[in-house]
Amino acid sequence: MIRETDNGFGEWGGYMQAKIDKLEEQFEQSSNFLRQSTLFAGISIYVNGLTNPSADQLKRIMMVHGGVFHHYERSYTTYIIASNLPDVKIRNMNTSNIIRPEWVVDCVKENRILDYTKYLLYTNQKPSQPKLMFQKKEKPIDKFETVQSSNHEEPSNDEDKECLNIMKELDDLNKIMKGQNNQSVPNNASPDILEEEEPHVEPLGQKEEESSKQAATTSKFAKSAIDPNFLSEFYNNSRLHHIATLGAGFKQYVSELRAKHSGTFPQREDIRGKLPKLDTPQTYPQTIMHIDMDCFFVSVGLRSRPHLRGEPVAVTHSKGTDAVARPGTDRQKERELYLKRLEQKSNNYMKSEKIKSGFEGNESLSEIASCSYEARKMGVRNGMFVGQALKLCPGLKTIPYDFEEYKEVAFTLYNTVAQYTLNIEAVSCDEMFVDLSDVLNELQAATMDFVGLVREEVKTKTGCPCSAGVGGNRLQARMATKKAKPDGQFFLSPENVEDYMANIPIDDLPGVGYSTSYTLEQLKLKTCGDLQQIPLAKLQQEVGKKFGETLYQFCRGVDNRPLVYGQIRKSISAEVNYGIRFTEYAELEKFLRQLCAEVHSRLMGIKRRGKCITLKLMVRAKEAPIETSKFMGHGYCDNLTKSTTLPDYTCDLDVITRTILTTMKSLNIPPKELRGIGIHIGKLDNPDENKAKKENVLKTMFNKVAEKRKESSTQNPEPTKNELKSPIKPIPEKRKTSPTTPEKKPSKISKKGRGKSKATKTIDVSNMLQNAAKRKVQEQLPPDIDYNVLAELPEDIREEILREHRQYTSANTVSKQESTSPEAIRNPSPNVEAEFLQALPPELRMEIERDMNLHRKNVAVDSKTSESSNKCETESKPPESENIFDQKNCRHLIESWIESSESPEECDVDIFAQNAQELIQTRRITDLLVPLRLLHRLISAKESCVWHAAYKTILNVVQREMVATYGSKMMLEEAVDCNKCA
Ligand SMILES: Nc1ccn([C@H]2C[C@H](O)[C@@H](COP(=O)(O)OP(=O)(O)OP(=O)(O)O)O2)c(=O)n1
Repeated sequence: MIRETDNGFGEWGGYMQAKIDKLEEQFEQSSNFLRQSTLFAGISIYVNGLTNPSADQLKRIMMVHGGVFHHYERSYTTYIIASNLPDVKIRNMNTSNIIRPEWVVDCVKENRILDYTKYLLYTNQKPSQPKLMFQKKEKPIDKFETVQSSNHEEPSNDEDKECLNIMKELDDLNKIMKGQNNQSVPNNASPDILEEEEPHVEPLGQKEEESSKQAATTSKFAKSAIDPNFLSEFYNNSRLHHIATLGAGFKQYVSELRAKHSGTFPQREDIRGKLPKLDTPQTYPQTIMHIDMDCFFVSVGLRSRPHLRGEPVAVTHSKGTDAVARPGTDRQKERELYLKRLEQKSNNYMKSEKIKSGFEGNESLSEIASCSYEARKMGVRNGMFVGQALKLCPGLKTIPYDFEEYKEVAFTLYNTVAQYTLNIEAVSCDEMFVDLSDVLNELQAATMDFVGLVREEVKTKTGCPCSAGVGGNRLQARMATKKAKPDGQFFLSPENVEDYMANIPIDDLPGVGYSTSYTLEQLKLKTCGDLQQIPLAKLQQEVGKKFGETLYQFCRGVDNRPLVYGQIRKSISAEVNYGIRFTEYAELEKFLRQLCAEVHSRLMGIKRRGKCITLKLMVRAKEAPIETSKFMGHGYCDNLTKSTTLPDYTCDLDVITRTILTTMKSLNIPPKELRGIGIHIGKLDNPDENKAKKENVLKTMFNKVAEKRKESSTQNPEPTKNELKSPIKPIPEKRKTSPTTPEKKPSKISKKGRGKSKATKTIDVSNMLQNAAKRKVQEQLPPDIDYNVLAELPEDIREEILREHRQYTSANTVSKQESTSPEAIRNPSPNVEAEFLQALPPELRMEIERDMNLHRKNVAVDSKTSESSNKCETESKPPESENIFDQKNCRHLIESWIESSESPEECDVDIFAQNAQELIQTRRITDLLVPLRLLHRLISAKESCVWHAAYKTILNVVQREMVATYGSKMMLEEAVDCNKCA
C-alpha cells in the first residue's frame, strides 16, 4: 500500500512516489483550471493500453468533470480503463474493475454515473481466458442529410434544423470529451501549404469561412490559440493528427499482438478448408503482400450512405462554399509569393498547379482527404483544394470525417489479417505489409487464393473494399497494389518484375521526392524503364552515391529492406499551424506551456526520454499579407527552428517548458507575427535500455534514489551576495542537513523514550553522533552563523565567512579541518563521541557502543567497496549502504517493486534475499522483520504464483541464514500458496 500522504522524499518516499505525486499534483492543478462539473468526483481511473478515446482524452474528461486520472495504477484506483489487454497482462490481474472507455463517454453523455458492470471488459471467465465484451455500437440515426452536396443547401425544414442542433450539441459534447492525443503529427504535417490543417471548427450548415469576428461570436469552438480549449479542439479535429495517432497505434498494436501470441493460429485451419488444394507440395520463397483499403475515408463514410455509392464523393471539412473575403486578405499576393518560392526551391509541379488554381478565385482552400474512384476519374485527387476539385467535378458530393469509424474499421482490418499471421509491418491505419511465406507454406495453398479469401473477409466484416499486391519483396508488393486498385489483387511474378517496373513512374518509387524527380526529369528520365537504361555510375553522379544505388535497384524491382515488426520511435512532436494568433507575450507563453504539456504527455505515452528539444516556428514572412487567405491558416511564412541539446535525457515537463521558453525568448520574435508553432523532442533514449533497466526493478529504483540524492546535493542554490555576508538567514528546517549526508530517520531515542530503548531497537547512531558533533561546532561559531548553512557552502566561501568573523572567533578558533567542515560532522572526532556517550544512561550507552562497532564495520566495508569501484567519489561521498533494508524508503521500494511488476525478475529476488542475508549476518534482524512481514502481506494479496514462489525463495534464504547465525528461525508467515500454486 502506498501512503497517500507521502510526499515522496519524506520518511517513506522515493523517486517513484515523488514522480507519481508530481504527476497527480500537475493533474490536480490543470483540473482546477478546466473543471466544469463534479460528475466523476471520488472516481479515479487508470488507462491501460490503447483505448478510444485515448488515454489523454480520458484524462482530459476526468479533468473537466472532476475525476482523478492515475498515471500509474494505484491500489485504490477505482477503475482500470482498457479496450483490449494482452493475455500476459491480465493473467495476474483482478479483472473486476477493468471497464471499457465507453463507460466514461456515456457517463458524460448522460451526465450521471452509470452502472459500470455493464461496461466490464471481461466477464464470466477465468482471468487467463479473457473474453472481450463487444458491444454493438449504436449509430445515431442520420436524420438529416449528412451529405454536404455541392449545392450547399441549408436544412430545409424545422425538423432538420432541430436535428442539426442536436447533432451540434452532441458534437459539442464530443469536442469537450475528446482532448489531446498522445502521438506525434507525422512529418507530412510539417508546416506546408499543402498539409495545412484546417480543423472542422464550424458546425454543419454554417458557412465555412467567415470573418473572424463573425466566427468568434457564432461558434462556441475555440478559434485561436489564445482560447484555453483551442489545443484540444485542434487535435480533436486535426485529420493528420488522427492519422498519425492511428498509424503509431497500430505499430504498437502489432507489437503487442506478437508479444502475447501463443505461436499457433487456429484460424488457419478454418481457411484451409475453404482453399483449393495444391496438386504438388510447394516451398514458398519470400512472399510479401501489401494490403491497402480503397479510398479509405470515403469507403467508411459510404457505409452509412449507400445511396452515394458510384457517385463522385470526397471527405473534407468543407462544404465547398466560396470563401468570404475578409479585410486585409490578398489572395493574389499570397499566390505569387508561394509560386515564386516553389519555383526557386522545390520545382514541385503538382504543388505549383495546386496553388495556381486554388488561389485563383475565391474558392475554398479546404483540402480533400480522400475521394472516391468516381471522383478520381474526373481528375479529383486526394489533397486537392475543394474549390479546385469542384471546378473539375461540379457534381462532387462532400461528406464529413468520422474518426471513430475509421478506427473501428482499421481494427477489423488488422485483426482479420492477424488471425493468420503476425508477420505484419503496420504502415498506417489502412495499410500494411504482410510476409505470407510462413502461412502459405503451412497451408500449402495458392497465394492469390489465400489473398482473395482474406480480402473477402475484410470486405464482409467492414463493408469496405481493399486491394492487395503481392510480390517477392515490399517494393514489388507495393507496386503491384497500384495495378490491383480499386477492389482487386495482383500478383507480380518474379519473371515479370523488370517489365512491370519499366512502366512505373519514377516518382512512385519510395524515397523519390520532388527534387529527385525534377533532377531526373531534366535528364528526360520519367519511368523506371528510362532509369533501367542508365548506368549505375551515372545515376550516382546525378543523385548521390547511396541513393543512386538504391534507385538502380528499385527501378528493377530489387529491394532488400526487410519487414520491420517492432518499430522504434525516434522522435515525438506536437505542432500547430492553424489558429496561431497572439497579441502579447503572455498569451504566447501560456500556449507554449500548453504545447509543452502536450508533447510531454506524448513522451510519457511512449515511456521515453529525449535529449534534443527543438522549437519550430512559422513566422509571417515580411512581404506576406497580415490576414491569411485561409481563415486562421498560417499563410506565407518563413520557417525557423532552434534546437537545444540537453546534457542528459529528460522527460521532465519543467525542463522541457523551461527550454522552450528560453529558446522562444532568445529568438526575439514579436508574438503577433507567429503563425505556427511546433515542439519536437528528438534523440530519444534507447527503449531496449529502458527494458533492460525495467528488468531489474529494484536496481533501477536504487539508482533513481541515488540520482535524486546526488541532484539534491548539487541543486543547492548558489549563495547570493547577501547570504555570503552575515547575518546569515536561517534556512527552512527541511534543508537543515548537510547536502551530502543522506537524510536519516529521526532517532527513535527521545527523552521520553530512553527507557524503552531496547524495544525501539532502530537507533540511528551515526545520526546521533553527527548531531552531537554539530552542536559542538555550533557552540564554537558566532551566533549569527548557522552551521547548516556553513556546511552547505563551497569551501572557499565558507573560508571567506570565517575570515570575516575572525576577530569574533579569535578566542574560539576552530580548525577548519577538524570542526567546520561537513566531513567533521559526518565523522565526529573521538572526543565528541566520548562526550556524547558519557551523557547517556549506562544501559543505553552499552547498546549504542555495540551498534557503533557494527556501524563502523559496515562503513569500513562500504568505503572499501566504493573505493575500488569508484575512485573519484571516495573523497566527498558519505558511505551509503546499498542494502534495501537500509534505505529510508525501504517500505516504498518494496511496495513499488511488487506493484510495478507482473512477475519478479530472478535477479531482483536474488538481490532481495542477499540483502536480507546480509542483515542477519550483521545481526540486525529487527530491521528485517517488518519489511519481511510487509513483503508477505503484499505478496499474499497478489494472485500470482510467480510472486508466491519468489516469497518462498526469499524465506528459504532468510531462514537458512537465521539458523546458521542464531540457531533458530525467524517468526515469519510461511504460507502464501494459492490454489493454483498447489
Ligand atoms: N495526406 C493525407 C493522407 C491520407 N489521408 C487519409 C485519407 C485516406 O482515405 C486515408 C488513407 O490514405 P491513402 O493514401 O491510402 O488514400 P486512400 O485510401 O484515400 O486512397 P487509395 O485507394 O488510393 O489508397 O488517409 C489524409 O487525410 N491526408
